[in-house]
Amino acid sequence: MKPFLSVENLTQRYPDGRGGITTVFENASFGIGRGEFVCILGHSGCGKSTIMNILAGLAEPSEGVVVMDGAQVSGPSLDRGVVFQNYSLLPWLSALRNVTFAVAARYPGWTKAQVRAEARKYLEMVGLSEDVMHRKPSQLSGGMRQRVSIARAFANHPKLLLLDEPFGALDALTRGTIQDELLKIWAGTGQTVFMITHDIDEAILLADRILLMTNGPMARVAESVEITLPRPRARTAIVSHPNYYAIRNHLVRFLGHRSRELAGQAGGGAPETVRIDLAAGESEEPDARRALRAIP
Ligand SMILES: Nc1ncnc2c1ncn2[C@@H]1O[C@H](COP(=O)(O)OP(=O)(O)OP(=O)(O)O)[C@@H](O)[C@H]1O
Repeated sequence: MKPFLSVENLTQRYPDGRGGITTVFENASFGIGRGEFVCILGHSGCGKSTIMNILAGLAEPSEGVVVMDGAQVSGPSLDRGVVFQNYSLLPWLSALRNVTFAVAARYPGWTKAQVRAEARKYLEMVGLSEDVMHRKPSQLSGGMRQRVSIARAFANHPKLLLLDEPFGALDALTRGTIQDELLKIWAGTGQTVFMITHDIDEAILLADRILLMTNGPMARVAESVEITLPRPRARTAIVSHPNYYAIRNHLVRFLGHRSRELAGQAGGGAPETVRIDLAAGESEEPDARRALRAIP
């Protein structure tokens, strides 16, 4: 049976500006289960945003297809909500109106009162108080604006939420607070999330699985690393779990060396699944990476 989201042999080529063609990535194939939280990590330029734009229906791949819930993705849809790093709020509307605008578009049959109640519910979930809801984006801090973007995306109840480095511009403290809120909302709604991040610790805290991309050009999704840490996760507690540093070291090693070593090597099909579970008695020695790989 196909997973909720199925990415099949995605290839993207662009003109290289010198009369030739560059293949950004080739034969990227992976699946995401319903309700799963998946992060993607890879060096700058490997094609993460391009993959996200294709999933959102904002870009067309050169080859390959994306199938969500049994239907091929072609063009944007309210079933796929996107949160970008730069908030993308409507500057002339208040925080509340930014969310009600989206909810009203999603549920045209709802009364004004229903729409406002739904919008308020999600703004409260991300920790925004009544007085803040009536301010325009220019009167909000970066962290508040990003909370509004996240509230707007969740309030629309998309089947798939796509997050492109949503916390990249935030200070560490605000980032931590909003990560916690994101986890709470996700746990409450059961929505499927696909997120780009450059932050390994953020990915480990949030994800069920992390997809690792090799360097571009000719990048590919090489590994799917299971995050074998119990939920709910608290950032202060997970670091003392026996799996935490084993997983973290694996990710660091991949991004440090293997993403470069594997660059440009052909290899289609699904990424290799990596499961690191020292708590279940698997050993990290002698060759850490191979010894930890339990599932082919
Ligand atoms: N419309 C386009 N025309 C030509 N090349 C493009 C186009 N869009 C993206 N690229 C190229 O494709 C490659 C992948 O870009 P993409 O933004 O997807 O990478 P990324 O992994 O998200 O990078 P970053 O982590 O820096 O955001 C880059 O080399 C980029 O220059």
